[in-house]
Amino acid sequence: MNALAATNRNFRLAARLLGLDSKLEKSLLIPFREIKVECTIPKDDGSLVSYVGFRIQHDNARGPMKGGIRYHPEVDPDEVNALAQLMTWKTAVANIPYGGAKGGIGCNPAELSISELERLTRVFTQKIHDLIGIHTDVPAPDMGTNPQTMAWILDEYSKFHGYSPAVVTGKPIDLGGSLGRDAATGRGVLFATEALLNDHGLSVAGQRFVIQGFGNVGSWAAQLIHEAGGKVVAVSDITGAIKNSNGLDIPSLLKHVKEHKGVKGFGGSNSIDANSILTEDCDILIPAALGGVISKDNANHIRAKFIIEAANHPTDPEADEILTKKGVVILPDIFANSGGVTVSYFEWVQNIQGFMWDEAKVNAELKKYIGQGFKDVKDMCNTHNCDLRMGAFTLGVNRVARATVLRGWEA
Ligand SMILES: NC(=O)C1=CN([C@@H]2O[C@H](COP(=O)(O)OP(=O)(O)OC[C@H]3O[C@@H](n4cnc5c(N)ncnc54)[C@H](OP(=O)(O)O)[C@@H]3O)[C@@H](O)[C@H]2O)C=CC1
Ligand SMILES: O=C(O)CCC(=O)C(=O)O
Repeated sequence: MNALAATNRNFRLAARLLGLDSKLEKSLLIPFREIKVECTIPKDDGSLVSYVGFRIQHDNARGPMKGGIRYHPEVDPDEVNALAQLMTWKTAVANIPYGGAKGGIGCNPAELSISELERLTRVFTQKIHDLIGIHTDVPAPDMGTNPQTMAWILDEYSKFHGYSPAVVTGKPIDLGGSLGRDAATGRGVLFATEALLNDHGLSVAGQRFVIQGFGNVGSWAAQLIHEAGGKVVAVSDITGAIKNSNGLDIPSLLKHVKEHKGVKGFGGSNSIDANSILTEDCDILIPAALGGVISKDNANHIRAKFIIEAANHPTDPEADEILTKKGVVILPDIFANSGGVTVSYFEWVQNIQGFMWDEAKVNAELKKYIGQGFKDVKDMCNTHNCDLRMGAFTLGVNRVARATVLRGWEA
């Protein structure tokens, strides 16, 4: 099932549990605006190359639309649409005053030089600058983009609108970025995992984790889980997968990845088949890379007791059913990875106030938001007698539905 069909299905199930009327259901599903642009840039060798970029703005009933921009060869409009919709429910679950959006450019950033990436980002910004803004739509990093990408967007946007640091989040600290934003999604994953395990009478210490993806989210999650006493037994990235049943030495692995641009070849580990990472023996599985990786083809072979969805939509609905029947507890993406957008909100607030928080305040506030989010999701699970995914969806959809009705937009 493609990402959009899967996301729509989860939304409809939630709308039914909430008893939303069909007109409101339809208006919540349809995106506010879908932008598609052609970005042509000169390559370093002088030849011209074109890439297609998207920004899908899904909903703004609760505030400015918010969501990352992804650079990846598999970016396609349906997936960006699904990711934008997920942002709407995610910001509502986190209870931050935003709607949802997502962007992407179909390119392979690993094959572009820094100057080509800069030109591409600036051309994309030139094409969408009129449609984003501090109080309309605020982009941030996602797969394949980073604080430098946000710095280029900020600079290009500011040429048209005057200096506007709050137009993007996940910026470098020197340009008004927030302390703690870089680690925030991974830290939120840790806090969310702690809340879930605590609810089951368990703690992170001593649990065996497997993590797919070792970029921003996966590497920070690994580091923080390691510091909290968890044992990270296997990780993977595009270069391959590695395992050590006694626990990988994460600080040394981080150094290795910096030097060798990937996890492959890390001493003190065995190389394993990258396709088997999700079915490795562990207590807790954390997908932190692409969507749709847990499907009906591998769900039956998953050995983890808990899945923490650090990636967006890693689990196909068919896999969801298989895993739920097996008793695997899944902490859904729209709650589990909400730490990133929550600290993006803190960054935006700091920019607007012109007052910088220290990192301890950022992390303490994040912990509060994730703790409250878990309680709110559990309350919805109890009210609607549903699993955590539907608990999170009903929570998010209900908050957006209420705002939509209050604004008189439901007709
Ligand atoms: N950044 C954020 O704040 C947030 C991100 N997310 C989600 O988290 C996920 C990861 O994002 P982020 O960490 O930012 O992205 P990054 O680009 O920083 O990292 C992505 C990681 O996934 C790896 N990867 C890519 N393809 C595969 C594959 N087929 N198998 C195994 N690993 C693979 C990459 O490997 P390599 O580096 O070798 O290419 C890299 O390690 C995405 O789903 C994103 O939407 C969710 C909330 C917020
Ligand atoms: O930080 C943000 O604004 C958005 C992060 C994001 O894209 C996501 O949560 O999927």
